[in-house]
Amino acid sequence: MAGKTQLLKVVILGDGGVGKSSLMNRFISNKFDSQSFHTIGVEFLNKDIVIDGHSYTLQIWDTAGQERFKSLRTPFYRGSDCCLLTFGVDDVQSFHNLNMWKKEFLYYADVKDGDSFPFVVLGNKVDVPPEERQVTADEAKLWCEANGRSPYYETSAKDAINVDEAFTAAVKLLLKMEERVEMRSGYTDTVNLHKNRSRKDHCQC
Ligand SMILES: Nc1nc2c(ncn2[C@@H]2O[C@H](COP(=O)(O)OP(=O)(O)OP(=O)(O)O)[C@@H](O)[C@H]2O)c(=O)[nH]1
Repeated sequence: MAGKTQLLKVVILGDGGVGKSSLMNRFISNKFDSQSFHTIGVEFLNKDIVIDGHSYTLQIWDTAGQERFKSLRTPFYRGSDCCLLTFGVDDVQSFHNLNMWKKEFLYYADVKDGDSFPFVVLGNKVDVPPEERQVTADEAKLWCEANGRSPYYETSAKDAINVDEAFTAAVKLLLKMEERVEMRSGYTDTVNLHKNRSRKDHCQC
């Protein structure tokens, strides 16, 4: 009999046009569409992965980055297990807006302690020519260091660079944080880091 599969909710946030839908599509179906349309509201897709011998179904929520869709996306933040904060390395404004995205997520997801929530930061579109790049890897790493020491990944949905790695890192970070909570609390069962998050198991028997 196969083991249990854990369902994990992963939300992708960032300015409109940074490549959130493209990253999700690259991760789920290994495809890239250069004519990708803006997302309206939210969309989600599932992908099964195995990490360290354990099975997970990632329910990936792709949100609309444009400001006018704020009221459509924020109701879907609650219950998230981890969050990918995304900017375009060719768009410095999208980098500056990471603070806003993190704040918006913490507020609407009702997460009290931002430092104990698994955020991974993605600088997407690293395939662009050097002269189009507006944010360096060092600048991004500094931001991450100052903001909860989030892991940083330079990705390209177009050229399939670091996409699987970034999604996997988010799950690994979640598992690591949960392990720390378990060790501190002495629990032997899996405990949820956040009270608002309910862990759903489903059996692949
Ligand atoms: N060069 C390059 N272009 C990309 C990459 N990822 C996405 N794009 C392009 O950037 C544009 C926007 O991509 P989307 O994936 O729709 O961006 P989004 O963040 O989902 O946008 P919203 O839905 O408006 O929030 C599209 O033209 C994509 O083809 C990448 O890694 N490299």
